[in-house]
Amino acid sequence: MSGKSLLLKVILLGDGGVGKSSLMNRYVTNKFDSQAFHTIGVEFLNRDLEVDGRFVTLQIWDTAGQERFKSLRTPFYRGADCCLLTFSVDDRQSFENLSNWQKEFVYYADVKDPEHFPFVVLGNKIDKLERQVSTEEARTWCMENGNYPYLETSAKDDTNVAVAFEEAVRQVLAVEEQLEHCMLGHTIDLHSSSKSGSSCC
Ligand SMILES: Nc1nc2c(ncn2[C@@H]2O[C@H](COP(=O)(O)OP(=O)(O)OP(=O)(O)O)[C@@H](O)[C@H]2O)c(=O)[nH]1
Ligand SMILES: [Mg+2]
Repeated sequence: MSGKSLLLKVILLGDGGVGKSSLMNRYVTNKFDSQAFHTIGVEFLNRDLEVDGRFVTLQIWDTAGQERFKSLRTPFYRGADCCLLTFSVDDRQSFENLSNWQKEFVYYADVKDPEHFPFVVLGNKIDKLERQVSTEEARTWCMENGNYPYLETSAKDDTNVAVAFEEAVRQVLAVEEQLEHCMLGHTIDLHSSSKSGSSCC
């Protein structure tokens, strides 16, 4: 199993203009466009990587954050393995909208167990000097809303961009390993005369 490449779908959500497309393009093509156009609907790009000895093909889905494109993006949420909730540290409203993005994702992706779904929160544009959201405040939100990992990024300066996508992979692998562990517990249970040793799921 560990030798096989795994295809993982991660989806970038967040308000229009926070830098979702810029993060994806920086990570996959190592380019940054200071005059990027708003996304209409969705786009995706793949990148292969290795995380902790696992070979992964990351399929990154970049969505349109503007409200008027809602009906174009939501059909693509299903099947996502991880959701990157993105805001811009110089835009308070984009931070305050994180809960709405989380709810929209859970609803349209039809997530059965939201408490255990791997979300990662990204505070982008940390190269900007005028911040409207502090690191502490963002960390607190993450802790109180599901204990999500929080990373501060700059697509412009290429700060933490690869780290952010690698963290997404780690979160998915951690959930997957937990599931495998649970299934193993059940398998043992079926063939054993004694009661199951696992009670994790
Ligand atoms: N200074 C700075 N500007 C950034 C950064 N990331 C993106 N931008 C700029 O912010 C603007 C919006 O970036 P996009 O990547 O298009 O934002 P988006 O989230 O994809 O927006 P939608 O497609 O409308 O949802 C562009 O002008 C980018 O050049 C960053 O890390 N730092
Ligand atoms: Mg975009």
